[in-house]
Amino acid sequence: MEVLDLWLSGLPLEAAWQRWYRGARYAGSSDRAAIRDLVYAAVRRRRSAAALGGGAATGRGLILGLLRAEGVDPEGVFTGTGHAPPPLTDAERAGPGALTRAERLDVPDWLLLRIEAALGPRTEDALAAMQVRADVHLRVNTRRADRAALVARLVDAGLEAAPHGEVDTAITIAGDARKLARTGAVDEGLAELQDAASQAVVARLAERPAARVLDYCAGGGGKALAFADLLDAEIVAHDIAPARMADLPARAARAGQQIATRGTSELAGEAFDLVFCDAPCSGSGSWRRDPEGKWRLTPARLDELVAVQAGVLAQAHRLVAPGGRLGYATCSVLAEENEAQAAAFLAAHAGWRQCDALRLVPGDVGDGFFLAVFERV
Ligand SMILES: C[S@@+](CC[C@H](N)C(=O)[O-])C[C@H]1O[C@@H](n2cnc3c(N)ncnc32)[C@H](O)[C@@H]1O
Repeated sequence: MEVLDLWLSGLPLEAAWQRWYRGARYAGSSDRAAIRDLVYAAVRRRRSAAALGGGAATGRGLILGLLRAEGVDPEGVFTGTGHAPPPLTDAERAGPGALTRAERLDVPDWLLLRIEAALGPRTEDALAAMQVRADVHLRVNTRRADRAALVARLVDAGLEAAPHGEVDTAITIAGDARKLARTGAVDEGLAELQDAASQAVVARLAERPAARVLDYCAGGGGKALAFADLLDAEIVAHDIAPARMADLPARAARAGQQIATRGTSELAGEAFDLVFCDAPCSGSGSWRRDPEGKWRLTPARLDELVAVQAGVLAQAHRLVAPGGRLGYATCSVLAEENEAQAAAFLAAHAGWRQCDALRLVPGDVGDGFFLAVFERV
């Protein structure tokens, strides 16, 4: 409740967590882990929890609402004894009225309209998927490890690991994944943490061979590494903020790969068979992992992101070799950032056609993702 109060007062969630954490020497590591899970659960369900908790935007209200949402009798928790919070007031005891659809689905009103416009009948399932914690996914580095053998090693280490049902390179870890660090799987370069939807997008593009690939918005380089694993190609990573790629050479070395990094000016005159833009976006397909984002996004910020994405495509398409492809991806579910952005690119750039598209809804294989692929005609 204290962490949530700090967050509700305007601190970013991670800062709120750190501030509480530093003062909470009495809490052991497993208590802290449990509290963190509870905080994230309340942030994911902020709207329904507030409504079920009496409508108050307070940590106490959110936890009361969360208990009710999970069918736990709050009287047994709000006892006022020991470290327990004070007993329920009469107003809190009276319980909630009927929830609106947007409250029930834990989404701001304006976003429900936009998401519904994009997902239609899949809206409720997608939003329900975003009310709960996501499984952890690993991408097996197939040049170093065999998926079945790695699953067996993780299971031996006490993890609930299983091959992902839809994505060939992915392992799903259900439940608590904290023991993963101790297995050494990532440190030894056998696997990387990566959502299965990200893996599916890279796999889709890698179905067609390419000799030179540019990951234009590489960030930490997770997708560049995935391309390196699937394609026998020269992989080049670029990001407008080169510092984001700082760990990429070490990660590539750990995976037994080579990935060159380039600054923007170094790309002048270059041509690639595949230019991939994993564009900055609302992140609305990955709000299970970043639940704060759902409450932070505004229509104005969305407009800004759409403009940035159009700029990325306008820059990146120039780097595609004749006969090559341009891949555009977001981890968003919103049509403005996806289908409408793809249509705007085609309208503004003669000589291109769309040759592929993929839309993954949150919960399909992992996060929500969108991919449009263009080629020169
Ligand atoms: C969604 S993130 C990329 C995540 C990354 N591909 C991964 O798999 O971890 C978007 C990235 O685009 C970068 N970016 C933003 N504007 C850009 C631009 N105009 N040109 C290139 N990169 C840009 C950001 O710095 C950010 O790292």
